[in-house]
Amino acid sequence: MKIVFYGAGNMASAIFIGMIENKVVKPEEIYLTSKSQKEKIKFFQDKLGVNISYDDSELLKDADYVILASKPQSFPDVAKRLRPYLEEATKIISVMAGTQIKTIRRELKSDNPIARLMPNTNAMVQHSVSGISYSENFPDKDELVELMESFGTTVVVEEDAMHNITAATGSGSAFLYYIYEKYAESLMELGFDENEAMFLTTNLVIGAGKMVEDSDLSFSQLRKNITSKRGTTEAGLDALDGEGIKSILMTTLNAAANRSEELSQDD
Ligand SMILES: NC(=O)C1=CN([C@@H]2O[C@H](COP(=O)(O)OP(=O)(O)OC[C@H]3O[C@@H](n4cnc5c(N)ncnc54)[C@H](OP(=O)(O)O)[C@@H]3O)[C@@H](O)[C@H]2O)C=CC1
Ligand SMILES: O=C(O)[C@@H]1CCC=N1
Repeated sequence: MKIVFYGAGNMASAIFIGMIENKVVKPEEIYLTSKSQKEKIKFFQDKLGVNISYDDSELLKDADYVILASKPQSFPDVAKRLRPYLEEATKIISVMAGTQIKTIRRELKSDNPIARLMPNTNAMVQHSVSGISYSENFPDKDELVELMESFGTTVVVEEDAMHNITAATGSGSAFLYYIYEKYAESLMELGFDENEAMFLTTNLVIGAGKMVEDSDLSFSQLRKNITSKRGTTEAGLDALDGEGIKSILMTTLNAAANRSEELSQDD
């Protein structure tokens, strides 16, 4: 197997580290290239034993998969690198938000099989939830799913649903981290110092995550188990509802999904 990553940033590294940790792919089967940050990919070569190169003909020779992992705005440059050497059987996997299969086809000027993947950086701990959609000519879907499930779970969706998946899970972890950040800041306003606020918030998040993982109870039941009639939790939850927590989250998700749609507009 030869898997070539065009882009070795936050998302790509979460994926190849996840794949290697899970031993589905050997480090020597992975090839990395980037735009300019040579020391960064050299670091991955030294640490993980993956290959690095800036020679597109060497990178693309006999490649089974090319993972497009640059920002969408850099894709025209990446496509320029790929066009001269892309082989017919190489499968293209794009993690770029918004960029449509037809746009990838147009830029690559080829009919290679294409899948869009919308993972998240939880791939690094094998817990990405990744949406996948395929071009009509994509072969060996089972092989791809097996590869992608080496760093989490997958859900196959129509391409149109990618905007919502991008908001829900691609960006979703960032929304949760932001809530944790604000929680810790609020604890500091209550009077805890920074270390205490971080310690309390971190352990709260880890404990709640483990409860979600280990218990069969719904989110709602877990919450109810903490909420005494006319107690402190009820008072806090009433305040959250009073501030419109649901509508804040809907606005957040709609903004992210709309931005994905904007990114998908052909120019
Ligand atoms: N971060 C996330 O949580 C998620 C990101 N995504 C998608 O993943 C993609 C990458 O995001 P992220 O990893 O955060 O971005 P980063 O900025 O961390 O990484 C982008 C990478 O692309 C490389 N690159 C830029 N231009 C070229 C080029 N011409 N040839 C080869 N490589 C190039 C950069 O190289 P250099 O460093 O040398 O400039 C860098 O390694 C985006 O399209 C995003 O939509 C999807 C889901 C989640
Ligand atoms: O912010 C972004 O555009 C990318 C896509 C999903 C997560 N990060």
